[in-house]
Amino acid sequence: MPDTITITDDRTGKTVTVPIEGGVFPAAAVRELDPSLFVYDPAYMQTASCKSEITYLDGGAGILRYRGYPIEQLAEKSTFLEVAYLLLHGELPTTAELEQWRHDVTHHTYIHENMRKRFVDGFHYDAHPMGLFVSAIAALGTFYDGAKDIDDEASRRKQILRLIAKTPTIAAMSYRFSQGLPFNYPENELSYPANFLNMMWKVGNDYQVDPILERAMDILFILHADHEQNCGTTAMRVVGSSHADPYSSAAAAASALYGPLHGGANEAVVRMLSEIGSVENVPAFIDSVKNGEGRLMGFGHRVYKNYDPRATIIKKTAYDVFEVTGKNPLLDIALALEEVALKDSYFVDRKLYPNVDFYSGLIYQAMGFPVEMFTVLFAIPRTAGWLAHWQELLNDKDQKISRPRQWYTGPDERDYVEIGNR
Ligand SMILES: CC(=O)SCCNC(=O)CCNC(=O)[C@H](O)C(C)(C)COP(=O)(O)OP(=O)(O)OC[C@H]1O[C@@H](n2cnc3c(N)ncnc32)[C@H](O)[C@@H]1OP(=O)(O)O
Ligand SMILES: O=C([O-])CC(=O)C(=O)O
Repeated sequence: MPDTITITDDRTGKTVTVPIEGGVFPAAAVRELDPSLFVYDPAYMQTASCKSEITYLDGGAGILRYRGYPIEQLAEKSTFLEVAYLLLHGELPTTAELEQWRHDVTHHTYIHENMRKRFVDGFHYDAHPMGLFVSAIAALGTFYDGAKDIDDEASRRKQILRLIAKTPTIAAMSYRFSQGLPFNYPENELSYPANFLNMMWKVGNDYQVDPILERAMDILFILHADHEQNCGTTAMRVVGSSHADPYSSAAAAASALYGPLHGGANEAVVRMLSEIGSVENVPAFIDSVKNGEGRLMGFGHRVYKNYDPRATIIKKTAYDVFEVTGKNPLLDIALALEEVALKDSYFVDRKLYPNVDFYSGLIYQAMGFPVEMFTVLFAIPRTAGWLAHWQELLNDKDQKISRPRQWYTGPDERDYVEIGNR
């Protein structure tokens, strides 16, 4: 039995009793009190915008689960493609289902030659890879007739496969373009992460993906695959709710991810660590943050008021990667920042802990990725999460077009003033 809460309108004395289920009550109940009332909740701090069965988050306890499976177990035992299947289908695949899924995804890894020759080559030589990625995802939709057939189950599945398969190709292409290097075509006998690394780095025929780096990439992909109603996924759902095609919706989600307060923070962290320069400068930097001169990037989270469980796994993975690549010299600065911040009342009182972006950039940098690629590396796996939410949204018969109201605070009606009288 759900709990209930009773709300009284002091102006009229009218009361409504509202059911609370899972800590949530339907705001629509407020309509019963007075249909002209709205909830004011900027940035949706107290608003559940949808029901979802995909990802569970307990920010206080630092718990993250995909479809009920703890992120720690998935990161240890699973692969990204298996996790993508889980997010989209609700259950882990059998061996045969996984083999079919892998086959179907790899079948779609190539992109149309015009995307490369005409579209990507048209960008300015120093275009940010994330800007290129966002644009390429949107453009991709124009290559497929069925992109707009969102009510057709088979077409929907095809667009999902295409997007999951092609994002690594587009990501690697955006990097190769930025470096003026020839594009490496997908090699479909490789695993999903190895294929991506191969497209990124292959020069000549001797290149072999290091298995430790391949596994690290796969773990990072698993950890970034979904995170319930974050800013990017919310953008996906808002745009998807207008029944736009999944490419346009994913481009909107990727644009949201690009921001430095969201997925762009991994890039900002490494820039910040480089600017701090040495462990001796850490206390002065922390003081500047406390004085409001900037944020400690990679710290803090809207939902986690505890250590982000993904940051714990990433920190461990960093040491495996450094065994192969050598230690990233910025690691000592990051560790010192964490140590100082976790003892400082400014950060403790505000419950600011390292988030997923704090250590990931150190791994990416050690693997040779330029900072501009970091958010693209986040977007590749997050595409699976965006699509799982898009699919859930379309299957939810209660979901209407997203259309919040506002609290108007502008001027009352007034008469137009002729230009000469202003
Ligand atoms: C994949 C991801 O998106 S994970 C998040 C990646 N983003 C970052 O790492 C950027 C740095 N962090 C932040 O900017 C924030 O913590 C966010 C955007 C992640 C969450 O923001 P919100 O939930 O809106 O928290 P809000 O901005 O209100 O901060 C609450 C308080 O903590 C402070 N605060 C929050 N994050 C930080 C930080 N990183 N450094 C310093 N102070 C911070 C704020 O100044 C505020 O202090 P006040 O109460 O004295 O005004
Ligand atoms: O959940 C959020 O607000 C941001 C985040 O950590 C993510 O998108 O992975």
